[in-house]
Amino acid sequence: MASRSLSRLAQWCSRVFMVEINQKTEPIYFSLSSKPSAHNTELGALFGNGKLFSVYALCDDRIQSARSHAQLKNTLAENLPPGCELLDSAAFLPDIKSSLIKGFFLQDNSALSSAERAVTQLQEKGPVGLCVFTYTREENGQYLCSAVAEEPAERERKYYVIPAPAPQRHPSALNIRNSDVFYQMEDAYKVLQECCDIIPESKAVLELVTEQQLQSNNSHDKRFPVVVIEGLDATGKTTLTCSLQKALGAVLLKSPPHCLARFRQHFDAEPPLIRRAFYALGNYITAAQIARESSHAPVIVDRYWHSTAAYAIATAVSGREENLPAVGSEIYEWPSDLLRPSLVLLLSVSPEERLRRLTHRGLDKTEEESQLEINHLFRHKVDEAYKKIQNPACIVVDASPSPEHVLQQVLYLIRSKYNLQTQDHQ
Ligand SMILES: Nc1nc2c(ncn2[C@H]2C[C@H](O)[C@@H](COP(=O)(O)OP(=O)(O)OP(=O)(O)O)O2)c(=O)[nH]1
Ligand SMILES: Nc1ncnc2c1ncn2[C@@H]1O[C@H](COP(=O)(O)OP(=O)(O)O)[C@@H](O)[C@H]1O
Repeated sequence: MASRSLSRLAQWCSRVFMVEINQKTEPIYFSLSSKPSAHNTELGALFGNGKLFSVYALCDDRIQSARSHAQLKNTLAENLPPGCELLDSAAFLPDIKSSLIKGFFLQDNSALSSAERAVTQLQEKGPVGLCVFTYTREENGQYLCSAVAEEPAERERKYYVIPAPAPQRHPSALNIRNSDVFYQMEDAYKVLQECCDIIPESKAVLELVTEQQLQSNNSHDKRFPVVVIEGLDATGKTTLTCSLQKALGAVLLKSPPHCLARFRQHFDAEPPLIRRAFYALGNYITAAQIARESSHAPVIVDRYWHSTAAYAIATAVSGREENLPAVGSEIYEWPSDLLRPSLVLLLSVSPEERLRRLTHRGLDKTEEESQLEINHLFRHKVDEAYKKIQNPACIVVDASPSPEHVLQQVLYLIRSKYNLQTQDHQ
């Protein structure tokens, strides 16, 4: 254990730390150094009553690490001692992909040092890395921040905490590739293969993927148009896709596909690495179905890769909407091995209208949709991420008019692009 934490802490010494006190203020950046720095005052906001506990999951296996990190967050949040704040922390190498190490800071604002007891209990329960940061005022008026690892092998090492400059690009996007968004089927497939021992449902999902790939019709002869309808929950996708199916005599598909419906609730409860691999594989199953069906009829799809990427990116990129990588970033690139649709329409309605439709519909919402309602910022980031995806990009459609009006508007869009006849004229 000590050797792992030693390597972990040694890794941290070369990294910059980021702590976001809340979603609205600028993050605080600092690093560890062998020499103290004179300008520590801005770090003071971080240190509560002078002590800050850095807690992180100690696992080398990525599946176990993702699950331990999630469990650690739940445990800390459920047993948060009075007067303590739980803050997300990240340690990273500026602009180096996959260099992000996620953890938590437990800030103790009480005079009872109750955080210390909480983290000690945590360590008794399982593999948890701990580093204690102290913030003391020296005789010369200087504030001294230092960090000492709790692992015995590291205890005698003392590091000074010094402010660090904000990086060019927000670090939360560094680990997105193959942790939150997958760009090759085999990468998502590998994640679920590594889960088979601990999540039995993974095996059944992988079998369905293999089965569908075997039946897939990869011939590139002429296809009928494939139109994807995207949008936040309750923008009217289900209503519109059903009407389009009738009007065009089209085949209606959705992602995740029906064959995965029975697994969905389970994977929705898993951490992002596993959950997003599940949704990514759902898109590949849907793609195989599109390949078969579009050889004999137009195909309408209710959600596809844009949903997978937009929700994953908006979840992974913390803080403000401006932290989303700019258009053109590789994280918005369509997977080279995933069937591309002919047209992607993004239904857009005002937040008020969407909420009216959500309550009117009365169905229970997924955890993520509940998030959307609570978190206006998250909803905005999902919407922005949808619009940054290119090749194909979404065409935004105002879905606030009546269902019939929206249908006619979309039929006009499709017909003008594909001179597709509607069912009643055939
Ligand atoms: N379909 C899909 N949903 C995703 C993905 N990633 C996150 N989600 C979230 C978005 C929503 O919270 C929820 C949407 O799931 P569904 O489409 O099955 O829900 P529902 O049909 O009730 O919503 P909808 O009518 O499609 O807006 O799942 C993804 O890759 N694909
Ligand atoms: N254009 C529209 N105008 C008014 N209400 C609509 C419209 N489209 C859908 N609705 C209603 O809004 C609710 C959500 O629609 P739904 O098609 O389920 O959205 P989604 O599939 O995007 O979640 C449903 O009650 C539906 O009847």
